[in-house]
Amino acid sequence: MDSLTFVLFGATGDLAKRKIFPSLFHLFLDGKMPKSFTIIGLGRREWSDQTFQMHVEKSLQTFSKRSENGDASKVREFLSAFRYSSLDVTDHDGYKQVLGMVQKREEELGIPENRLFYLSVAPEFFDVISQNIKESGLGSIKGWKRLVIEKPFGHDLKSAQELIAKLSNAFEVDEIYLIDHYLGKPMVQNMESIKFANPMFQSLWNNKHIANVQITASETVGVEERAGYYDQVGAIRDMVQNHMLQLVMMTAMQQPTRIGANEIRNKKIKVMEFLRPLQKDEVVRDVVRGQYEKGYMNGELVPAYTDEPSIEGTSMNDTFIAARLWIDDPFWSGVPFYIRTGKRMKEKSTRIVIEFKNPIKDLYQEKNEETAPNLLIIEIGPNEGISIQFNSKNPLNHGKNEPVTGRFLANKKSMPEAYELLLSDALHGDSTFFVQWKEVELSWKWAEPILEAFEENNLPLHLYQSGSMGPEASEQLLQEDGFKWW
Ligand SMILES: NC(=O)C1=CN([C@@H]2O[C@H](COP(=O)(O)OP(=O)(O)OC[C@H]3O[C@@H](n4cnc5c(N)ncnc54)[C@H](OP(=O)(O)O)[C@@H]3O)[C@@H](O)[C@H]2O)C=CC1
Ligand SMILES: O=C1O[C@H](COP(=O)(O)O)[C@@H](O)[C@H](O)[C@H]1O
Repeated sequence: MDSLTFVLFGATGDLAKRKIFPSLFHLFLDGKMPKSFTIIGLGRREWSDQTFQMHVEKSLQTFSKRSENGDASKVREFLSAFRYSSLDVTDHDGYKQVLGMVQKREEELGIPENRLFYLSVAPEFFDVISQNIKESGLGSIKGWKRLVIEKPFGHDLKSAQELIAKLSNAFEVDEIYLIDHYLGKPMVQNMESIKFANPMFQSLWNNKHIANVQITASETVGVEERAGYYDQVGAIRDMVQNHMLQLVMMTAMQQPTRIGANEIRNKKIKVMEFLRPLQKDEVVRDVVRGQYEKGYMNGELVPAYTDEPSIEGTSMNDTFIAARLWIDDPFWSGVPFYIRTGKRMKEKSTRIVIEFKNPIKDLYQEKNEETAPNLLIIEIGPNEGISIQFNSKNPLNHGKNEPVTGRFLANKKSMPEAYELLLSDALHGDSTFFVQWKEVELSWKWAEPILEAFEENNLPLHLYQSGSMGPEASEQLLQEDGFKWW
């Protein structure tokens, strides 16, 4: 792998300490970092290199699963690659100092000008930082440069288009790596293999055999300390427009002619192109919006969304969304895709359930027996695994058919974190599991009528009890089609 300088904007922030430092450390322990590298942290705080290194060390102790087994000399070696410079990202002149620091390290290590800029800062800074990278000369290099940014990528179609236009003043589109951490989850990355490396599933992955697809991302947490952000975005912008649609794309994409970044990315785009657009007046039919009421979570009473600190009592924000989607291509036409996500739900679970058609139902009805549908359940988190539900005779119950489940569970301890996989890909320049701008645009385009309908209050806001699986209307959405949530 190429030696490089990793320039981290927002190095004093939450994401850096929780995810970025521990992930880089794990890559380092596994020999997946380049031989020579520097990590330059930037923030407004007036820190020395030493203070920064101590901060990184603390982050490893607190957030790394592997720090307790770490060899102290390995930790020291890792920390020695960290440098810090104080910078207000809006201060144009300050970037010269950063450039000097980067060049000095490149010379010291004798490494080429390969620079990865990671923007772990609020999105309003993306534009000014990329422009300053360009104007300061930080981006004028003989090696390669990459820009990594975190969602949100705009707050609607127009702002997303403006963002890409601005970033492309300083970076080529293929130098920009858009992180959706769901694409870094090992089981999401594994979808490709489950579908395409198993003829058994590959041959069934279409509307001839699949009755419906159900994608759930339920959370037990409430709004927490993010009231200011969350009350502006709701579940639709926070989860649906990005993570949930990415899961739809990963589930529905057709087999490419070869397994390569471009081929997979093209197939994902195809899904979005065939996703049936919603009209504003149809939103009420296909989308359920909800907001959590007070309720019991693990025996403890938790407040309603509108009683959370810093949330207005009149807030109509959506903390839950369920929706029915259709992909009008020859492979999926007639198969509903249901998605649901919400805060303060009964359990933390992200999973995809494929429900297969059940044409042999009648065969057993004569014997007064039912056969349950076959299910393939892809568990994405917090457990990672695959289950299959199938029917089997129970000799202890008069030999009647009963559904049983076979389950493969991955070893949690050895599973890499999403950020580990994505950072490793970004270091290698592999963009397979990064979001493409076209996907961002098409996702916002699909979400726009929903955003408008919410704004105009064209559909009910269903209250649901904290600790439940969402409002009753979400159950009805599937019942209308003769299905139920699994
Ligand atoms: N935290 C998380 O788990 C997740 C975060 N994200 C995204 O990651 C990004 C960062 O989030 P997070 O770490 O939580 O945010 P924090 O508020 O914890 O950190 C913000 C960082 O930005 C720096 N900063 C703010 N203003 C300036 C400025 N004018 N000049 C220079 N640096 C500045 C702060 O440094 P200082 O105070 O020293 O100036 C700090 O390092 C956001 O886009 C967020 O949406 C995405 C997914 C999860
Ligand atoms: O991006 C986000 O994701 C988290 C859920 O992520 P997960 O990996 O725990 O499933 C969500 O809580 C947060 O609101 C959202 O911004």
